[in-house]
Amino acid sequence: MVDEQGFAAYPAPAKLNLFLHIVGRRQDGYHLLQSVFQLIDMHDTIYLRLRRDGQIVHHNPLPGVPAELDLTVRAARLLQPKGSDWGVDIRVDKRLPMGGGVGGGSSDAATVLLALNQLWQLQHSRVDLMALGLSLGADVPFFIFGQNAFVEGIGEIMTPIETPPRYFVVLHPQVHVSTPEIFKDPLLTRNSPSIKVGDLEGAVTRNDLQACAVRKYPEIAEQLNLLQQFGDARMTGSGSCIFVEMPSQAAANTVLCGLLESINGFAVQTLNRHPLYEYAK
Ligand SMILES: C[C@](O)(CO)[C@H](O)COP(=O)(O)OP(=O)(O)OC[C@H]1O[C@@H](n2ccc(N)nc2=O)[C@H](O)[C@@H]1O
Ligand SMILES: Nc1ncnc2c1ncn2[C@@H]1O[C@H](COP(=O)(O)OP(=O)(O)OP(=O)(O)O)[C@@H](O)[C@H]1O
Repeated sequence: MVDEQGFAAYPAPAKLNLFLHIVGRRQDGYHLLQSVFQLIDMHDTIYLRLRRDGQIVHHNPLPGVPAELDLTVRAARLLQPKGSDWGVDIRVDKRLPMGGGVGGGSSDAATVLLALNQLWQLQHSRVDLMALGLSLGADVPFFIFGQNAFVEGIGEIMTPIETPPRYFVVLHPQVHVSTPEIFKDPLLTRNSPSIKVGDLEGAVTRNDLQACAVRKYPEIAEQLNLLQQFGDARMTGSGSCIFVEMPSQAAANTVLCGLLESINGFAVQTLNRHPLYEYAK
Protein backbone atom coordinates (compact mmCIF):
# COMPACT_ATOMS: atom_id res chain seq x y z
CA MET A 1 0.00 0.00 0.00
CA VAL A 2 1.34 3.39 -1.03
CA ASP A 3 0.48 6.49 1.07
CA GLU A 4 -0.39 9.94 -0.31
CA GLN A 5 3.33 10.87 -0.41
CA GLY A 6 4.23 7.79 -2.42
CA PHE A 7 5.80 5.78 0.42
CA ALA A 8 5.10 2.04 0.69
CA ALA A 9 5.17 0.35 4.13
CA TYR A 10 7.29 -2.71 4.95
CA PRO A 11 7.25 -4.41 8.39
CA ALA A 12 10.48 -5.26 10.25
CA PRO A 13 9.58 -7.78 12.99
CA ALA A 14 11.49 -8.44 16.20
CA LYS A 15 12.98 -11.72 17.44
CA LEU A 16 13.42 -13.35 20.80
CA ASN A 17 16.37 -15.59 21.58
CA LEU A 18 14.48 -18.39 23.35
CA PHE A 19 17.89 -19.43 24.67
CA LEU A 20 21.44 -18.41 23.86
CA HIS A 21 24.49 -20.53 24.62
CA ILE A 22 28.07 -19.42 23.99
CA VAL A 23 29.99 -22.48 22.84
CA GLY A 24 33.31 -20.94 21.79
CA ARG A 25 35.19 -17.96 20.45
CA ARG A 26 36.77 -17.30 17.04
CA GLN A 27 40.30 -15.95 16.44
CA ASP A 28 38.80 -12.51 15.59
CA GLY A 29 37.06 -12.31 18.99
CA TYR A 30 33.54 -13.04 17.72
CA HIS A 31 31.70 -15.63 19.78
CA LEU A 32 30.28 -18.91 18.53
CA LEU A 33 26.74 -19.27 19.73
CA GLN A 34 23.82 -21.64 19.64
CA SER A 35 20.37 -20.15 19.91
CA VAL A 36 16.75 -20.53 18.90
CA PHE A 37 15.65 -17.35 17.14
CA GLN A 38 11.89 -16.83 17.28
CA LEU A 39 10.10 -14.19 15.16
CA ILE A 40 7.42 -12.23 17.04
CA ASP A 41 4.64 -9.90 15.92
CA MET A 42 6.08 -6.69 17.40
CA HIS A 43 7.62 -4.63 14.57
CA ASP A 44 9.09 -1.41 13.20
CA THR A 45 7.68 -0.14 9.91
CA ILE A 46 10.03 0.99 7.16
CA TYR A 47 8.56 3.35 4.55
CA LEU A 48 10.31 3.39 1.18
CA ARG A 49 9.80 5.56 -1.92
CA LEU A 50 11.76 4.98 -5.11
CA ARG A 51 14.06 7.67 -6.53
CA ARG A 52 15.80 7.72 -9.92
CA ASP A 53 18.64 10.13 -9.03
CA GLY A 54 20.85 7.60 -7.21
CA GLN A 55 20.32 9.29 -3.82
CA ILE A 56 19.55 7.49 -0.55
CA VAL A 57 17.79 9.93 1.78
CA HIS A 58 16.71 9.21 5.39
CA HIS A 59 13.81 11.52 6.28
CA ASN A 60 13.58 10.96 10.06
CA PRO A 61 16.92 9.78 11.53
CA LEU A 62 16.72 8.25 15.01
CA PRO A 63 17.88 10.34 17.97
CA GLY A 64 21.60 9.68 18.42
CA VAL A 65 21.99 7.77 15.14
CA PRO A 66 23.26 9.97 12.25
CA ALA A 67 21.53 9.06 8.96
CA GLU A 68 24.72 7.68 7.40
CA LEU A 69 25.17 5.25 10.32
CA ASP A 70 21.55 4.11 10.38
CA LEU A 71 21.36 0.45 9.41
CA THR A 72 18.58 1.17 6.90
CA VAL A 73 20.80 3.61 4.99
CA ARG A 74 23.83 1.31 5.27
CA ALA A 75 21.75 -1.58 3.93
CA ALA A 76 20.54 0.48 0.96
CA ARG A 77 24.12 1.64 0.17
CA LEU A 78 25.40 -1.91 0.37
CA LEU A 79 22.78 -3.09 -2.12
CA GLN A 80 22.94 -0.14 -4.54
CA PRO A 81 24.78 -1.16 -7.72
CA LYS A 82 27.78 1.10 -8.53
CA GLY A 83 26.81 4.04 -10.74
CA SER A 84 23.11 3.10 -10.60
CA ASP A 85 20.44 5.79 -10.80
CA TRP A 86 18.19 3.78 -8.46
CA GLY A 87 17.76 5.62 -5.16
CA VAL A 88 15.31 5.62 -2.28
CA ASP A 89 13.67 7.82 0.33
CA ILE A 90 13.49 6.15 3.76
CA ARG A 91 11.29 6.83 6.78
CA VAL A 92 11.28 4.61 9.86
CA ASP A 93 8.46 4.22 12.37
CA LYS A 94 10.54 2.99 15.30
CA ARG A 95 8.59 0.87 17.78
CA LEU A 96 11.19 -1.72 18.77
CA PRO A 97 13.29 -0.84 21.81
CA MET A 98 16.79 0.14 20.66
CA GLY A 99 19.58 -1.87 22.21
CA GLY A 100 16.86 -4.16 23.52
CA GLY A 101 18.14 -7.50 22.22
CA VAL A 102 15.09 -7.92 19.99
CA GLY A 103 17.14 -7.28 16.85
CA GLY A 104 15.45 -4.02 15.80
CA GLY A 105 18.35 -2.50 13.87
CA SER A 106 19.18 -5.81 12.19
CA SER A 107 15.55 -6.37 11.23
CA ASP A 108 15.27 -2.84 9.79
CA ALA A 109 18.36 -3.57 7.67
CA ALA A 110 16.99 -6.94 6.53
CA THR A 111 13.66 -5.40 5.53
CA VAL A 112 15.45 -2.75 3.45
CA LEU A 113 17.53 -5.44 1.71
CA LEU A 114 14.46 -7.59 1.00
CA ALA A 115 12.28 -4.71 -0.20
CA LEU A 116 14.92 -2.92 -2.32
CA ASN A 117 15.98 -6.19 -3.93
CA GLN A 118 12.48 -6.17 -5.44
CA LEU A 119 11.98 -2.43 -5.95
CA TRP A 120 15.37 -2.07 -7.68
CA GLN A 121 14.76 -5.30 -9.64
CA LEU A 122 18.09 -6.78 -8.57
CA GLN A 123 17.12 -10.45 -8.27
CA HIS A 124 19.73 -11.33 -5.66
CA SER A 125 19.04 -14.75 -4.16
CA ARG A 126 18.11 -15.16 -0.50
CA VAL A 127 21.54 -16.69 0.15
CA ASP A 128 23.30 -13.69 -1.44
CA LEU A 129 21.23 -11.22 0.58
CA MET A 130 22.04 -13.14 3.77
CA ALA A 131 25.78 -12.95 3.01
CA LEU A 132 25.54 -9.22 2.27
CA GLY A 133 23.52 -8.67 5.45
CA LEU A 134 26.07 -10.36 7.71
CA SER A 135 28.46 -7.45 7.17
CA LEU A 136 25.85 -5.16 8.79
CA GLY A 137 25.22 -7.24 11.90
CA ALA A 138 25.23 -10.80 13.19
CA ASP A 139 21.41 -11.01 13.28
CA VAL A 140 20.67 -9.66 9.78
CA PRO A 141 20.97 -13.06 8.00
CA PHE A 142 18.33 -14.55 10.31
CA PHE A 143 15.71 -11.95 9.35
CA ILE A 144 16.44 -12.51 5.65
CA PHE A 145 16.22 -16.28 6.21
CA GLY A 146 12.73 -15.48 7.44
CA GLN A 147 11.96 -18.68 9.37
CA ASN A 148 12.30 -19.56 13.03
CA ALA A 149 15.64 -21.25 13.37
CA PHE A 150 18.29 -22.98 15.39
CA VAL A 151 21.18 -20.59 14.81
CA GLU A 152 24.88 -21.37 15.10
CA GLY A 153 28.26 -19.88 14.16
CA ILE A 154 28.26 -16.16 14.91
CA GLY A 155 24.66 -16.06 13.72
CA GLU A 156 25.05 -17.11 10.10
CA ILE A 157 24.38 -20.89 10.21
CA MET A 158 20.65 -21.58 10.30
CA THR A 159 18.52 -24.68 10.56
CA PRO A 160 14.79 -23.98 10.19
CA ILE A 161 12.66 -25.37 13.00
CA GLU A 162 8.93 -25.60 13.57
CA THR A 163 7.93 -23.74 16.72
CA PRO A 164 4.39 -23.88 18.13
CA PRO A 165 2.30 -20.68 18.38
CA ARG A 166 3.18 -19.06 21.73
CA TYR A 167 2.48 -15.87 23.69
CA PHE A 168 4.96 -13.84 25.68
CA VAL A 169 5.18 -10.82 27.92
CA VAL A 170 8.27 -8.82 26.94
CA LEU A 171 9.56 -6.14 29.31
CA HIS A 172 12.05 -3.45 28.39
CA PRO A 173 14.13 -2.30 31.38
CA GLN A 174 15.14 1.27 30.54
CA VAL A 175 18.86 0.65 30.19
CA HIS A 176 20.92 0.55 27.02
CA VAL A 177 23.09 -2.55 27.08
CA SER A 178 26.26 -2.42 25.02
CA THR A 179 26.52 -5.75 23.15
CA PRO A 180 30.36 -5.61 22.83
CA GLU A 181 30.66 -4.84 26.56
CA ILE A 182 28.69 -7.96 27.51
CA PHE A 183 30.67 -10.15 25.09
CA LYS A 184 33.97 -8.78 26.50
CA ASP A 185 33.08 -9.63 30.12
CA PRO A 186 35.85 -11.86 31.53
CA LEU A 187 33.23 -13.74 33.57
CA LEU A 188 31.15 -14.68 30.50
CA THR A 189 30.57 -18.45 30.15
CA ARG A 190 32.18 -19.31 26.80
CA ASN A 191 32.22 -23.10 27.00
CA SER A 192 28.63 -24.24 27.13
CA PRO A 193 28.38 -27.75 25.70
CA SER A 194 27.30 -27.88 22.07
CA ILE A 195 23.85 -29.32 21.44
CA LYS A 196 22.41 -30.84 18.27
CA VAL A 197 19.23 -29.56 16.67
CA GLY A 198 17.68 -33.03 17.16
CA ASP A 199 18.21 -32.77 20.92
CA LEU A 200 16.46 -29.42 21.39
CA GLU A 201 13.27 -30.88 22.83
CA GLY A 202 13.67 -31.21 26.57
CA ALA A 203 17.19 -29.68 26.58
CA VAL A 204 18.03 -27.53 29.60
CA THR A 205 18.70 -24.07 28.22
CA ARG A 206 19.56 -20.56 29.37
CA ASN A 207 20.94 -17.27 28.09
CA ASP A 208 24.68 -17.25 28.88
CA LEU A 209 24.80 -13.45 28.44
CA GLN A 210 22.20 -12.93 31.16
CA ALA A 211 24.47 -13.31 34.21
CA CYS A 212 26.81 -10.59 32.89
CA ALA A 213 23.95 -8.21 32.08
CA VAL A 214 22.31 -8.78 35.48
CA ARG A 215 25.60 -8.00 37.27
CA LYS A 216 26.05 -4.74 35.35
CA TYR A 217 22.43 -3.55 35.26
CA PRO A 218 20.34 -3.90 38.45
CA GLU A 219 17.24 -2.76 36.50
CA ILE A 220 17.39 -5.99 34.49
CA ALA A 221 17.76 -8.08 37.66
CA GLU A 222 14.75 -6.34 39.26
CA GLN A 223 12.44 -6.88 36.30
CA LEU A 224 13.59 -10.49 35.89
CA ASN A 225 12.61 -11.09 39.52
CA LEU A 226 9.25 -9.58 38.79
CA LEU A 227 8.61 -11.80 35.73
CA GLN A 228 9.93 -14.94 37.39
CA GLN A 229 6.72 -15.23 39.40
CA PHE A 230 4.96 -16.09 36.10
CA GLY A 231 7.44 -18.66 34.76
CA ASP A 232 10.94 -19.23 33.41
CA ALA A 233 11.70 -15.57 32.61
CA ARG A 234 14.91 -14.81 30.74
CA MET A 235 16.74 -12.21 28.71
CA THR A 236 16.83 -12.04 24.91
CA GLY A 237 20.14 -11.45 23.08
CA SER A 238 22.47 -9.23 25.06
CA GLY A 239 19.47 -7.55 26.73
CA SER A 240 18.02 -5.44 28.00
CA CYS A 241 14.61 -6.98 27.13
CA ILE A 242 13.37 -9.95 29.13
CA PHE A 243 10.43 -12.24 28.43
CA VAL A 244 8.24 -14.96 29.89
CA GLU A 245 5.78 -17.31 28.20
CA MET A 246 2.06 -16.92 28.87
CA PRO A 247 -0.77 -19.36 28.12
CA SER A 248 -2.69 -16.83 25.97
CA GLN A 249 -2.72 -13.27 24.64
CA ALA A 250 -5.36 -12.44 27.25
CA ALA A 251 -3.13 -13.73 30.07
CA ALA A 252 -0.22 -11.68 28.70
CA ASN A 253 -2.39 -8.56 28.63
CA THR A 254 -3.57 -9.20 32.19
CA VAL A 255 0.03 -9.42 33.44
CA LEU A 256 0.92 -6.18 31.62
CA CYS A 257 -2.09 -4.35 33.06
CA GLY A 258 -1.03 -5.35 36.55
CA LEU A 259 2.43 -3.80 36.25
CA LEU A 260 3.47 -0.36 37.43
CA GLU A 261 3.02 2.33 34.80
CA SER A 262 6.77 3.01 34.89
CA ILE A 263 7.45 -0.46 33.45
CA ASN A 264 7.57 -0.70 29.66
CA GLY A 265 6.19 -3.89 28.22
CA PHE A 266 4.49 -5.63 25.31
CA ALA A 267 2.22 -8.65 24.89
CA VAL A 268 3.44 -10.53 21.82
CA GLN A 269 2.61 -13.55 19.76
CA THR A 270 4.99 -15.69 17.72
CA LEU A 271 5.18 -15.53 13.92
CA ASN A 272 5.69 -18.57 11.76
CA ARG A 273 7.36 -16.65 8.90
CA HIS A 274 8.80 -13.20 8.26
CA PRO A 275 6.01 -11.10 6.66
CA LEU A 276 8.34 -10.42 3.66
CA TYR A 277 9.41 -14.07 3.34
CA GLU A 278 8.21 -14.27 -0.27
CA TYR A 279 10.38 -11.30 -1.29
CA ALA A 280 13.46 -13.53 -1.70
CA LYS A 281 13.89 -16.85 -3.47
C1 LIG B 1 23.77 -11.64 20.76
C2 LIG B 1 22.78 -11.39 19.68
O1 LIG B 1 21.83 -10.41 20.07
C3 LIG B 1 21.97 -12.68 19.41
O2 LIG B 1 20.85 -12.39 18.66
C4 LIG B 1 23.43 -10.93 18.42
O3 LIG B 1 24.27 -11.92 17.89
C5 LIG B 1 24.13 -9.59 18.51
O4 LIG B 1 24.03 -9.04 17.25
P1 LIG B 1 24.22 -7.47 16.97
O5 LIG B 1 23.62 -6.66 18.07
O6 LIG B 1 23.78 -7.26 15.56
O7 LIG B 1 25.72 -7.35 17.14
P2 LIG B 1 26.87 -7.05 16.10
O8 LIG B 1 26.78 -5.63 15.69
O9 LIG B 1 26.96 -8.12 15.06
O10 LIG B 1 28.11 -7.24 17.10
C6 LIG B 1 28.39 -6.31 18.13
C7 LIG B 1 29.60 -6.83 18.89
O11 LIG B 1 29.22 -7.95 19.72
C8 LIG B 1 30.23 -8.93 19.75
N1 LIG B 1 29.71 -10.18 19.18
C9 LIG B 1 28.55 -10.19 18.47
C10 LIG B 1 28.04 -11.38 17.97
C11 LIG B 1 28.78 -12.56 18.19
N2 LIG B 1 28.34 -13.74 17.73
N3 LIG B 1 29.93 -12.53 18.90
C12 LIG B 1 30.40 -11.36 19.40
O12 LIG B 1 31.44 -11.35 20.04
C13 LIG B 1 31.38 -8.35 18.94
O13 LIG B 1 32.22 -7.68 19.85
C14 LIG B 1 30.72 -7.34 18.02
O14 LIG B 1 31.58 -6.32 17.65
N1 LIG C 1 17.60 1.47 12.19
C1 LIG C 1 18.18 1.28 13.39
N2 LIG C 1 17.43 0.87 14.42
C2 LIG C 1 17.99 0.67 15.64
N3 LIG C 1 19.26 0.87 15.93
C3 LIG C 1 20.06 1.29 14.95
C4 LIG C 1 19.55 1.50 13.64
N4 LIG C 1 20.57 1.89 12.89
C5 LIG C 1 21.65 1.90 13.68
N5 LIG C 1 21.36 1.55 14.93
C6 LIG C 1 22.33 1.44 16.05
O1 LIG C 1 22.40 0.05 16.46
C7 LIG C 1 22.36 -0.07 17.89
C8 LIG C 1 21.73 -1.43 18.27
O2 LIG C 1 20.41 -1.40 17.92
P1 LIG C 1 19.38 -2.59 18.00
O3 LIG C 1 18.08 -2.00 18.35
O4 LIG C 1 19.45 -3.42 16.78
O5 LIG C 1 19.93 -3.45 19.20
P2 LIG C 1 19.52 -4.85 19.71
O6 LIG C 1 18.04 -5.03 19.67
O7 LIG C 1 20.21 -5.00 21.02
O8 LIG C 1 20.12 -5.84 18.66
P3 LIG C 1 20.50 -7.36 18.86
O9 LIG C 1 19.33 -8.13 19.31
O10 LIG C 1 20.85 -7.65 17.44
O11 LIG C 1 21.63 -7.37 19.84
C9 LIG C 1 21.57 1.14 18.33
O12 LIG C 1 21.89 1.53 19.63
C10 LIG C 1 21.92 2.21 17.31
O13 LIG C 1 23.06 2.95 17.73
